[in-house]
Amino acid sequence: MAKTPLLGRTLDELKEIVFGLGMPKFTAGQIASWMYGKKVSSIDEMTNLSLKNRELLKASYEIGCSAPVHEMRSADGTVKYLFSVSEGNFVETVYIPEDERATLCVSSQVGCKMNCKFCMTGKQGFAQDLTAAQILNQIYSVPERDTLTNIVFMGMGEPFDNLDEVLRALDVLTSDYGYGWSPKRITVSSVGLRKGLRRFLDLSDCHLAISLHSPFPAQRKELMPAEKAYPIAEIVEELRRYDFSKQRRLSFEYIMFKGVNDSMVYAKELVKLLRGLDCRINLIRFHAIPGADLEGSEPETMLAFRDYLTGHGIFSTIRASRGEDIFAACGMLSTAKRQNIDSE
Ligand SMILES: C[S@@+](CC[C@H](N)C(=O)[O-])C[C@H]1O[C@@H](n2cnc3c(N)ncnc32)[C@H](O)[C@@H]1O
Ligand code: SF4
Repeated sequence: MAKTPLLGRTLDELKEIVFGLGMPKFTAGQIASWMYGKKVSSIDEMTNLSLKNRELLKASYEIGCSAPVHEMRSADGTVKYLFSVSEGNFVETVYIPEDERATLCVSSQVGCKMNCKFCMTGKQGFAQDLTAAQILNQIYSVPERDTLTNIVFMGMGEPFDNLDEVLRALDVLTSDYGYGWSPKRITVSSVGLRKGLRRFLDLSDCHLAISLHSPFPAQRKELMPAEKAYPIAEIVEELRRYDFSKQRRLSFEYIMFKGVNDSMVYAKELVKLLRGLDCRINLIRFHAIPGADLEGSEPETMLAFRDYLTGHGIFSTIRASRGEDIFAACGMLSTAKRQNIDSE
């Protein structure tokens, strides 16, 4: 019989588990400390639990960690890992070293329902939500886990479409009983889903990145069908209710497509849309994907766009493009793996 993973359980959930097994409640804290602090990979290693309790726990539970099944290293140091989450389903996790930072980009779903025109994960369609255990395993099981400085939920999937599991993973990541990470080192990226946005902002202190890509509703709808359900103007209105001037940072992601959204008309409209909001804009280079009639903007166009935005009060940066030589666009590697399996 398949065992239930302990990874991804909050302290309260661990207390319920040990209580159900007739163990004292403090055992939950010991398990959390072994798992999240010492990062053991088996229940046998939890040596301050009695042998009897370890056996009892092992009968139904396991840590639930599993190593990546594949990895690809870029010449620039970026490493893309592929984790198997169920029969024929894989997710990508990307390690990005950069000066003093070491960022891990994690996935929240296999595939995605949002169907953005420019995204390879969107093209896969939706296969499954990841559990908190599968989200945390991406951190637990990469060789660089102890050197990480930042975590971004910018891999496969829409985090607000799987918010219960994402919030559970964030609780473990940011609590003292868990990994004890500062929420300032974690960013969750979303297209903006109505229910999820407010819930995330109320229940988590982590940074938020909203994928914007066009300030014009008709064009945003064409690029990102999620605009139909929750227009960017309403998202921005909702965001105005929160304070982003202190610990928590709000940023907008803006992929620059040549001749599509990269003229000054767009920069001006962005300034209008975001006026008065404490935020920054990250301009992203488009990673070409097969079958999309879109091209990335020229570097000079991106620089001029950035300078206009920054000059008009919205601090903007151009995100360095990493790992171009290893199927950089998120979803490319897992799609290739799936196609490989299909042709076997
Ligand atoms: C893959 S998504 C995952 C998080 C969330 N679903 C979202 O869209 O914000 C992370 C970021 O990658 C961007 N992205 C998707 N496909 C891309 C591509 N082909 N080139 C560059 N950025 C891309 C998205 O727009 C988003 O800003
Ligand atoms: S960009 Fe984000 S929301 Fe859009 S399809 Fe890709 S993963 Fe989903």
